[in-house]
Amino acid sequence: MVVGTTSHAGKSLLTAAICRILKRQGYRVTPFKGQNMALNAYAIADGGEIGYAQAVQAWAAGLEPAIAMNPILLKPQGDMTSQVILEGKAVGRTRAADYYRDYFERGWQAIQRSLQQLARHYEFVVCEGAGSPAEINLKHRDLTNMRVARYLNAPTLLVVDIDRGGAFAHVVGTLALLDSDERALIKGVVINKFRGQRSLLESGIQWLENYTGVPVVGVIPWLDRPFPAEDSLDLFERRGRRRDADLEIAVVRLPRIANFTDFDPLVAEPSVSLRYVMPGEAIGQPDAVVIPGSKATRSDLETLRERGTLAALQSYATAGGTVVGICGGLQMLGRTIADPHGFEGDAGTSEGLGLLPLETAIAAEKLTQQRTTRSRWPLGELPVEGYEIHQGRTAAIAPECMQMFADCDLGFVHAGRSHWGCYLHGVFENGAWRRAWLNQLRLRRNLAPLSLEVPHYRQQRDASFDAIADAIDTHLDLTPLLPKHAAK
Ligand SMILES: NC(=O)CC[C@H](N)C(=O)O
Repeated sequence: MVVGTTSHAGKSLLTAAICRILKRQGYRVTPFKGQNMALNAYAIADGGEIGYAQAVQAWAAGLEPAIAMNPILLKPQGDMTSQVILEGKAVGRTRAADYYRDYFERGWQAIQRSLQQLARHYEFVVCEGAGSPAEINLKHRDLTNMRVARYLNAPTLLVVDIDRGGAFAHVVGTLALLDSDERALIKGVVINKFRGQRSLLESGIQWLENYTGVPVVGVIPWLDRPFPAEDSLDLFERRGRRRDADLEIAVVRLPRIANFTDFDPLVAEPSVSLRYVMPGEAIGQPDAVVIPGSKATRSDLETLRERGTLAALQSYATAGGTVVGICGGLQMLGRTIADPHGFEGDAGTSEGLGLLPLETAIAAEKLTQQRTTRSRWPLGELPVEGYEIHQGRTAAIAPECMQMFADCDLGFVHAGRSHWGCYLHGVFENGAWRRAWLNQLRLRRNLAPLSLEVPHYRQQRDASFDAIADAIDTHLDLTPLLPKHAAK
């Protein structure tokens, strides 16, 4: 089990790295997180959704993501409510105040079921906690941290982010607030995001080990490599812009942005500089603006309207700019979004940007599925895969709207203009297709086209797991956690 003194201590990354390290040692290993709160989600092969961070960890473990790896996902929708995804399916909306009453027991049952299922197939289950295990006011309703560690009698790592300062106090304080049987499960402390001089840390480590009796099993240096983040707080931590890039792509930072991991393959393109634009912030003159997915499309659309971003996008498009939408962003590009029953927020209809002649209606049933298709645009017959997570159903209402893919209604492009939008999350992962679109933007700037001979982004991601595991392995001693026979 990996718990952290705070959110963003680096639990997700460490869990993924441990999965890859154990996999490389030849073990059958799976990730697990009982309950995740995030708007980044992944639709698994059999349908149904889990947190994206667990999908990433599954890939690190060399596995296909599965529901049992994250049986509860809470997706905050704004207005103090979250959509509850239980064992892959959206089962309702809840307020924080009612969650404990309505879902705690069901959730705990699902967690136990999932753990039993995973234990049958894997030698190691690497569990990730959530937030801090020492939130004393919330502990009785905490489904994710020490309740799981206790249930499994799991040796546990406590991770602390030293970059923010106060690391020693965080570790000592967290241990002090755990019950004694919980404390006994903490077998090691990992100091993460260390940028300083190691020799200056030594006396602190000595003190901490003497004072707490828990060994410091790792000091992980600050890693610059981008890694799919769990929630949108990480967006603010991403590194600065590439000054020497050929193309600039702006992404609208929606209040309820969903699946910003969609943009990782663009960030990984050396010739692209990607930046986020806050609602109300000037758009500038990028080569394209992308409106990402949204957990609350109409409410985010209204925020963009109020802050002047819709008007700014209209002017940008009128001046010849390219506006792109993914999922919720696609819905916003259309003329109207109707939610007469209030499935996603207040009942009503909103007027969209009108850059594509589309109408969207929000349905009761949520679609969560993977798709494989072929492109019709910007080049024909390129392989395209991705996944859908949405309740909206979108239809073209004018002939100038063309289908982007062989599978109809997955994506639309304006004939004669450059705007497009699609329901496929992960669309930029398709190497040749991504390059074909970037080449269109390059053509407008008289830049030479890029080669289409690039692999699917999953290969880059896989290489980054190895690099991360290499970087962490040398700084982490898992021996105190592993059963004696397993220490290699
Ligand atoms: N992933 C998304 O962007 C979802 C869009 C919208 N909230 C829907 O459910 O249809």
